[in-house]
Amino acid sequence: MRVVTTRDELSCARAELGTVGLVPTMGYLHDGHLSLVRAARSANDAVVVSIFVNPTQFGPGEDLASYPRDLDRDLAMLEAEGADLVWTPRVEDVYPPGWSTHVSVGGVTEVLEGARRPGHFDGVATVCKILFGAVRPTRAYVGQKDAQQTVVIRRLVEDLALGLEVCVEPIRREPDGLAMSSRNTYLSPGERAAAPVLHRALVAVEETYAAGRRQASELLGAAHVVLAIEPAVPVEYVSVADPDTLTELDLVDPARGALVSLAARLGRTRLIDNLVLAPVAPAPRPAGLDVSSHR
Ligand SMILES: Nc1ncnc2c1ncn2[C@@H]1O[C@H](COP(=O)(O)OP(=O)(O)OP(=O)(O)O)[C@@H](O)[C@H]1O
Ligand SMILES: CC(C)(CO)[C@@H](O)C(=O)[O-]
Ligand code: BAL
Repeated sequence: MRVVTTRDELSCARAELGTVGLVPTMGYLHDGHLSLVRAARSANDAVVVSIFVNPTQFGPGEDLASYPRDLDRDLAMLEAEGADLVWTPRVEDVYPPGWSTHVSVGGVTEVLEGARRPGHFDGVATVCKILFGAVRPTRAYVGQKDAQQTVVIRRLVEDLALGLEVCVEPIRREPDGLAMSSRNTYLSPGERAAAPVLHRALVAVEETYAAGRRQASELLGAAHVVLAIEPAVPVEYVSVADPDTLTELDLVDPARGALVSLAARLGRTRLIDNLVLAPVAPAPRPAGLDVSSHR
């Protein structure tokens, strides 16, 4: 496994690789990140991982300075997973002196996380454009845990014809349901014990949907009943939205499904989680009712 810092070093190392699966990360790795590495390894000649705590996606007062970092541990985990190349740029390698180009994705960035973290997705889109340009991956692997981010990155890649495939991998969870996240390390023991209520609320929505309820108000009601059990977990929002446009829904169309997402703040820690209500294929018509055969 090679570890490089500058864009020139990256470019030389990349030239020796065939198809590349890129896993962009901010480090402090856990099994969610490693599941992306495994997915990338299964479909590409080589796996490239970037580790970069991107300053442009943090707002004022957010946790840029305290974001957890442990490069030695990360590199040992990536070596064990068989990553081929790790890019650990400094800020000036990503944003060289004189850098003044920003990428801004419209529409889907205006709601949910984008509405609560102004400028966040401009930072994500800008750094992804730079990472993709520098690594030239065949495929990029991102986690469903950051659901809106996956929509933004797909839009970026399509709109700017970046010529790579975006692969979205399922959320990896702790045994009690809490979505794995580098920021879980901020949680106090009491907060950690309360945090799985977020997943339980999402499961309650899924069960309500499976019971045939389609009104967003009923689905959201099911989540809030569960969330009320843990007043120590103040929820910022729970949303039932179209999975592609992220527009808030009144009624879920079973043919399209929905994204149910939420955010909560536990002390200093802001957590997000989500669950997809998968589209249901219409039931096949019984053969005797096939009108086309009576034409
Ligand atoms: N639990 C998870 N399951 C699957 N993928 C994940 C999980 N957590 C993070 N990822 C994905 O890993 C990639 C890198 O994410 P990042 O380094 O920000 O980790 P994180 O754990 O999400 O950290 P944060 O605490 O900042 O939310 C992203 O594509 C993200 O969606
Ligand atoms: C995609 C990403 C690496 C861009 O900094 C980051 O937002 C993340 O880790 O999810
Ligand atoms: N994975 C999310 C990155 C962020 O919260 O900035």
